[in-house]
Amino acid sequence: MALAGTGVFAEIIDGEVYRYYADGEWRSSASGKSVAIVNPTTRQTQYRVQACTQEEVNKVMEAAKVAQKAWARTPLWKRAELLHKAAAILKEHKAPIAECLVKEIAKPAKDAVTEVVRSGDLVSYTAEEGVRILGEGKLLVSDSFPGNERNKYCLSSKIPLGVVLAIPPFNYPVNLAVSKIGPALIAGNALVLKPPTQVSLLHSFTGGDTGIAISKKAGMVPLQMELGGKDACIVLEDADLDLVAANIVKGAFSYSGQRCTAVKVVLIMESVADAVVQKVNAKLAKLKVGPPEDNSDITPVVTESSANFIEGLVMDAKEKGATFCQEYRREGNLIWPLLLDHVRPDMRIAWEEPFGPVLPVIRINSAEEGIHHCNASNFGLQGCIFTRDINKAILISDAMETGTVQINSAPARGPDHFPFQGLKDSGIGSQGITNSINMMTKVKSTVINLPSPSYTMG
Ligand SMILES: NC(=O)C1=CN([C@@H]2O[C@H](COP(=O)(O)OP(=O)(O)OC[C@H]3O[C@@H](n4cnc5c(N)ncnc54)[C@H](OP(=O)(O)O)[C@@H]3O)[C@@H](O)[C@H]2O)C=CC1
Ligand SMILES: O=C(O)[C@H](O)COP(=O)(O)O
Repeated sequence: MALAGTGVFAEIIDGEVYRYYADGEWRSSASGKSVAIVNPTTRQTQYRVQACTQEEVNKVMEAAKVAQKAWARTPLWKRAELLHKAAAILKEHKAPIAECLVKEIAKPAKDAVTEVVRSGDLVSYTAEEGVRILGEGKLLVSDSFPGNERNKYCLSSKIPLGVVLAIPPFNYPVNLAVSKIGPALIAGNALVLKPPTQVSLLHSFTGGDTGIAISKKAGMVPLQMELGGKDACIVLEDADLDLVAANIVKGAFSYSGQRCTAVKVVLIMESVADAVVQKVNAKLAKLKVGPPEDNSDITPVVTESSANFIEGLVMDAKEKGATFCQEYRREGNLIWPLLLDHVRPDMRIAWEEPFGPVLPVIRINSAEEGIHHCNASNFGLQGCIFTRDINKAILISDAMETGTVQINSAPARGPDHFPFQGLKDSGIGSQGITNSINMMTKVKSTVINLPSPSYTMG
């Protein structure tokens, strides 16, 4: 409860329970119930948030519909100005907000501050990009189509969808909230945010299998989804092995592997596998394991159930004969980094997403074997290739059925203006600031019909 009732949060706490914000006010729910936000490190309740009633949720949606009409009539420059102000406030309060990430999701303190600053930059870029792309439309003339004279002008522009429901995941709760809030608002939408339960924030959704379940209920509602991943790292014989080892450790173990874009399976040519495994193990041995407050590299995973799931994958691999490069070690939600070598396709961890500091290595004898394993996954978020041969890299990149392929670097969503999308079960549509703005608009055409054809200078 360190931050409860202090500084910036003082006005929004009611006793020990944080209020919810709706229709211009911080409110307490009539349910009288609250949801505990459990600190992954202490496994004690850190904060409590309102458990709203269905009636209150319905009222929030109604209020958003009403507010959206006025917001859509707010000039674009004004919408952008307000987003810039919001970005400044985010950055001004980066310390207390980052502290929440440390306590709520055990994000290492340095990474937590980085996320908040990155989020402020995302909001500002969104404001600028929104002015650029929403500030212009398209004029089409009829005589460009066979059989027509120039007697019709079509003005097309981008208009807001209405109310966007944003459902972000726990692991980047600020960044993956504003990556929906910013584009929605600059486009003239209203937005309702349902924060993940682990943290105290239209169907812009980020998450895992849940997304598939939600998409089946969405009917005609347009969806933008970024979902789970099993990002494959393909290592060829000519790769820079030091670069490979550094990127495997950063890519697979940052934030304890709790990143959608984490490296989640290494597919490495047999001839260089021993050397890379040795380099990675040496680096893993130097990682600091402990509480997020100490800027540890490996911190507790977000919930006990997550830790139990990860443990299940590890035990399955053990039963089926994987080589453990380290002893499996767990204390509460804290799991020590673990590299599993000689993993085979019959092991669950070859396919499932641990979302934790455990990495399987599968040895291959050809690039085609690596591509096959990557494409046999239900996921298709990102992947990466390490080779010095750019021609091979491009050919393999084209063959990998993933939304993004990184050449000679670990997978990453950032920088946030890059298009970011998942194929197959990894998502619907494309994020990245510009694509998100466009996905949160529709096109409107206005056609001017002239009494007779008119040709300029004719
Ligand atoms: N592609 C991407 O950019 C990213 C993908 N992810 C993926 O998300 C997963 C981890 O995040 P995590 O939060 O655990 O994912 P979840 O899918 O468990 O939850 C994501 C969000 O969905 C909400 N949710 C869960 N069930 C429902 C439902 N029935 N109706 C409406 N909302 C629901 C959750 O709320 P609640 O917390 O209350 O359950 C949470 O806010 C991983 O698979 C990871 O790969 C994560 C980050 C980015
Ligand atoms: O939620 C996630 O995992 C983020 O999309 C990862 O972002 P990053 O790859 O830029 O860290």
